[in-house]
Amino acid sequence: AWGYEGDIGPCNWHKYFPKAGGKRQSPIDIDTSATQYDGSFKPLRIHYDSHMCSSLTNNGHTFCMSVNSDQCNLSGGPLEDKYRLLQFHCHWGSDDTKGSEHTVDGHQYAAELHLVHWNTDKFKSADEAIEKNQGIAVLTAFIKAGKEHRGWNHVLSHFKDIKKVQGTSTVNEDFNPKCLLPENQTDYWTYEGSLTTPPCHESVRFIIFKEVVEVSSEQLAQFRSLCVCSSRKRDTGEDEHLVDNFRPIQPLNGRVVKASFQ
Ligand SMILES: NS(=O)(=O)c1ccc(O)c(NC(=O)NCCCCO)c1
Ligand SMILES: [Zn+2]
Repeated sequence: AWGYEGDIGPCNWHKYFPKAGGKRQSPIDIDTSATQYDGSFKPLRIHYDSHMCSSLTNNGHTFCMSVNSDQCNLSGGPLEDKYRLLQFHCHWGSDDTKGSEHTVDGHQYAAELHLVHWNTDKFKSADEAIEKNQGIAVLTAFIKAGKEHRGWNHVLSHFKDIKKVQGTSTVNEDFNPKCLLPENQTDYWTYEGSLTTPPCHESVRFIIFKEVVEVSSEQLAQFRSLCVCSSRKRDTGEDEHLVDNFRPIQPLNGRVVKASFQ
C-alpha cells in the first residue's frame, strides 16, 4: 500500500516502485522563464462525445471517472499519434492554498484535473500503453477557488455514492468532460514525464493548459468529502478524509518544458 504521508508516503515510494526514482518523473515546477516556444505544434484536437456511459469510483487515492467510449479522442498539438480518453480524476488539498501537483513559478493551485488518454495507434490496450514511452497523454487543468462551475456539479452530485472507498456510481446523464477544460485550449505547456502515483511509469506526455479553471470554495470542499478507506475510523470515531493527494515536485533533470505560445 502507498499513500501521501508517513512511511508509505512519496519519499519511500521508490522502495517498492523503483521507477519512482527515475529521471523523468512528474510532477514538476514550470519555470515560465525557462520554457521554450515550439511553433511546430499543430492545433490540439479534442473530440469527446457526450453519450458515454461512465462510472465513478473512489479508489482511496482520488475519485476516478472511467470512460468507455471509443469516440473520445485526442490528437494534434505535440502528439504524433491518436489517443483515447480512459479516465479522469483530480488531486486536491486540505484547503484552497494547496492541492495541485504541478506548480507554475512555484505557485501551487487548489486542485489539478487530469484527463488520461492512451495511445491507440501504438498499443492494443490501456494496460499495455500505461507502461510504455508515448503510451499516455494527460490533459491537465489547474483549478482555483472562485465562481461556481456548473459542469463540475454533474460529477460532484455523485460523490455521496462514493464517499467510502470502492464505492461506485454509474453516471449516465448527458455529460461531456470537455466542459471541465478552460476556454483557451491553444495556450499550453508540454513535457515528458511519468504517472504521478505508483507505479510511476515514465510513459506520460503532459499537456498543461495555461488558463486556470474556477470552481467555488464550496465545490472544492466537496472534493474533500471523500473518505480514504472503507472501514477504519480514527480512534475518535470520525472519518478520515481524502485530502492532500498530490506528489511533491520532482527534479527536471535537464528536461525542457515546451510552450505552444510566445
Ligand atoms: N496522476 S496521473 O499521472 O494522471 C495517473 C494517470 C493514470 C494512472 O493509472 C495513474 N496511476 C495509477 O493508476 N496508479 C494505480 C493505483 C491507483 C489506484 O489504485 C496516475
Ligand atoms: Zn493524476
